[in-house]
Amino acid sequence: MTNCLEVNNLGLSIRNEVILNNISFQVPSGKITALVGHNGAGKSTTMKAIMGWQEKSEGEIKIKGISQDDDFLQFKTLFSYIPEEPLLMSELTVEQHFQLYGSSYLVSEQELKEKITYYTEAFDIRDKRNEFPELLSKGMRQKVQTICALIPDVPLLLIDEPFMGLDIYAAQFLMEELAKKKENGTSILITTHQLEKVTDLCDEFVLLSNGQIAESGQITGFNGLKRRKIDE
Ligand SMILES: Nc1ncnc2c1ncn2[C@@H]1O[C@H](COP(=O)(O)OP(=O)(O)OP(=O)(O)O)[C@@H](O)[C@H]1O
Repeated sequence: MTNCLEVNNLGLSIRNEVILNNISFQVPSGKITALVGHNGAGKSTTMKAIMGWQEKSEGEIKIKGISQDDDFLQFKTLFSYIPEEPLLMSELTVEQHFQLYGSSYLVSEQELKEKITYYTEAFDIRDKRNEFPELLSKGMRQKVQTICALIPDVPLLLIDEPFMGLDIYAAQFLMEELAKKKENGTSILITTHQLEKVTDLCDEFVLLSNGQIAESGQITGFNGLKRRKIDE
């Protein structure tokens, strides 16, 4: 089985403090991996290091064999990201956000049009396409951000807390959509505190503790998070 994402010996320090140490894991093509751990374990920092938002100190990160260090411009076209909190631009309308993502990922005009119609109907925000983000509720902004990441057919989807702020219908639709993407060969890395919601969807898990991998394997073998001991 080929790997879509390969993280090898990732280390990351911020102001001389070690945040991530010797992290190695893979996400095979067409599989979903859950990145789990207590608050502060290093999940979001791992995501940021993969995307190149936070500079790593050590190690190598590859998507589809392309190293982040060798060809960052090409590397960036291979993933899209759904952040935990929406990061929309106040000067762009909802529609302009979709257009921006479509052109950044070279989605054809026809395909973009179809996807915008499909996703805005599914997420029930069709009437918000010409609004600016500040006039939307937080959940609506999260829907817009989610649609932006779903528009391109990239090999790797990175998702920080997928259901945060979404109502049950939107969360259910997203779950089905992720299952479809996986079926079509997309690999997905999800960080979540609500593992019970995604257990059926995920294939593997990586458990982080204090910036290191404590355990990893098939999701069926995951025993849940234990309460953190005071001296850990
Ligand atoms: N910019 C930063 N400067 C200094 N320390 C940071 C910075 N970003 C994160 N950290 C530290 O790195 C560690 C890991 O943080 P991270 O946000 O990756 O955890 P997490 O597993 O995503 O947590 P949560 O479940 O709460 O979102 C924490 O100790 C945090 O304080």
